[in-house]
Amino acid sequence: MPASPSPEPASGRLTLENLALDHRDADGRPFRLIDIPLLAIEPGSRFGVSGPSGCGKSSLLHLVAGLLRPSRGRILWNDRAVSELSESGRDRWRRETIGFVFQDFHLIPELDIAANIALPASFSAWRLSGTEKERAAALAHRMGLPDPRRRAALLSRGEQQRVAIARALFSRPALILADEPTASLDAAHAAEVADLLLETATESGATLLCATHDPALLARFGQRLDLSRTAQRQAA
Ligand SMILES: Nc1ncnc2c1ncn2[C@@H]1O[C@H](COP(=O)(O)OP(=O)(O)OP(=O)(O)O)[C@@H](O)[C@H]1O
Repeated sequence: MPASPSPEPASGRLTLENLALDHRDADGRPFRLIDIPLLAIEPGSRFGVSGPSGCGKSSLLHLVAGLLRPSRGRILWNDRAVSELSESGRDRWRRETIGFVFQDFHLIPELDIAANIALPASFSAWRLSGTEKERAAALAHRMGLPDPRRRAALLSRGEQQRVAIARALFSRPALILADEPTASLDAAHAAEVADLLLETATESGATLLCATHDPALLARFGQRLDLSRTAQRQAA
């Protein structure tokens, strides 16, 4: 039997401890992009990550998801140092814990809206259950996508963005990481999508970490991290 998405996420405290990320510039000189001495994000918090283009917002979300490894420091989920897990351990933790809204959506163009939304479930089961299909259709509907049979390849950027958000919410993750989730939306859709992200996070007790340039979206977060005040291209 395919597993249904669990109703309650395993909530957790996210701690960034002495976290740094270094890169090299085109001349091969190292520079420090991210430098966060300590940031503790309590379970169920909603955190907005801001700062100018190129300041490291996406990189921070990728670090938290374990898609990048820190140059220094640790990322803890409760007391577990997830940044120190093996690649397969991080993959498993990410699958079980995180819903990621990627900036460039990462949809599968050949699949329809419902199949893209339910993609997290198809990693653990050959076939989707009736409940999973209904949940995918319901999320599509809430996102203003009334026909879940349309192929992703045929969708506008704004529609693709809404599918990407629905997919991140599908498994009721304990930690939602959203990278510019309203960037391709008009003001009305952006406000609706922000409502849905925040409501869903509240309903399920999930922690939400959201990188955005959008002042209207940023204003909705009680807690904020301005990355322009962290490392910003110091020599590493
Ligand atoms: N592997 C890498 N090597 C060198 N530089 C990199 C590497 N990966 C990212 N960068 C640089 O790090 C900076 C931060 O990128 P990032 O995408 O995290 O910024 P951002 O704040 O999300 O930007 P935007 O708001 O435009 O999406 C960019 O200047 C990028 O070119």
